[in-house]
Amino acid sequence: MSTSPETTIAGALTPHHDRCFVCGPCSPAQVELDLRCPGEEGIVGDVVLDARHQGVPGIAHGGAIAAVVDEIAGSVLTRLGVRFVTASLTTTYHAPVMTGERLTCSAWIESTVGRKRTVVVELAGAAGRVVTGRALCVDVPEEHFTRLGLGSEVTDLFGR
Ligand SMILES: CCCCCCCCCC(=O)SCCNC(=O)CCNC(=O)[C@H](O)C(C)(C)COP(=O)(O)OP(=O)(O)OC[C@H]1O[C@@H](n2cnc3c(N)ncnc32)[C@H](O)[C@@H]1OP(=O)(O)O
Repeated sequence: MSTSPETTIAGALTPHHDRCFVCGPCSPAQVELDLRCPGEEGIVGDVVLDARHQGVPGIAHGGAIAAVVDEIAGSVLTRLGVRFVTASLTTTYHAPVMTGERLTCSAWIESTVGRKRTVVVELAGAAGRVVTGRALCVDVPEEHFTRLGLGSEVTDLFGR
């Protein structure tokens, strides 16, 4: 486990590390995320996108929402100790997400085939479902990162 001061090590699902664009406290766009584990697999939580994440004024940017979906899907796998990267991400926007709107999220593994896991992420507001995302995540060996010159500051992030 890394002891880098840049790395937040805790039982909480996020932040994964302090400089994560979505969940890190050093990010100027840090999203308010509170993720919890109700059981063996899958997570639930609350999410709020604010004025820093808007596209159309007052409405959350679709790209920001996709980043949150990626983050939540990744959290499902990191808590299980899976070392992965996202290979493909699809996001269906059922209704606008208003800035400042508190959303509930739930996420779970839909299928596992070889190295590929599909993680579903659902976001809902007070009026019902607003977003469904699917992340195709592929298990990778440690060498995936070390061959890029990355070390324990990355590899230690998985499995907690
Ligand atoms: C610290 C934790 C933080 C967690 C929260 C944050 C989450 C953020 C997660 C990310 O955003 S990761 C960063 C963005 N993603 C990447 O950088 C991935 C870049 N792509 C790659 O590195 C490679 O393309 C990849 C590792 C995904 C696959 O290359 P490989 O050579 O290892 O595998 P291969 O190409 O043999 O594919 C393995 C399987 O996945 C399938 N596959 C790969 N890419 C696919 C794709 N794009 N769409 C559909 N299937 C795909 C492929 O067909 C194959 O299926 P089969 O096993 O059935 O033959």
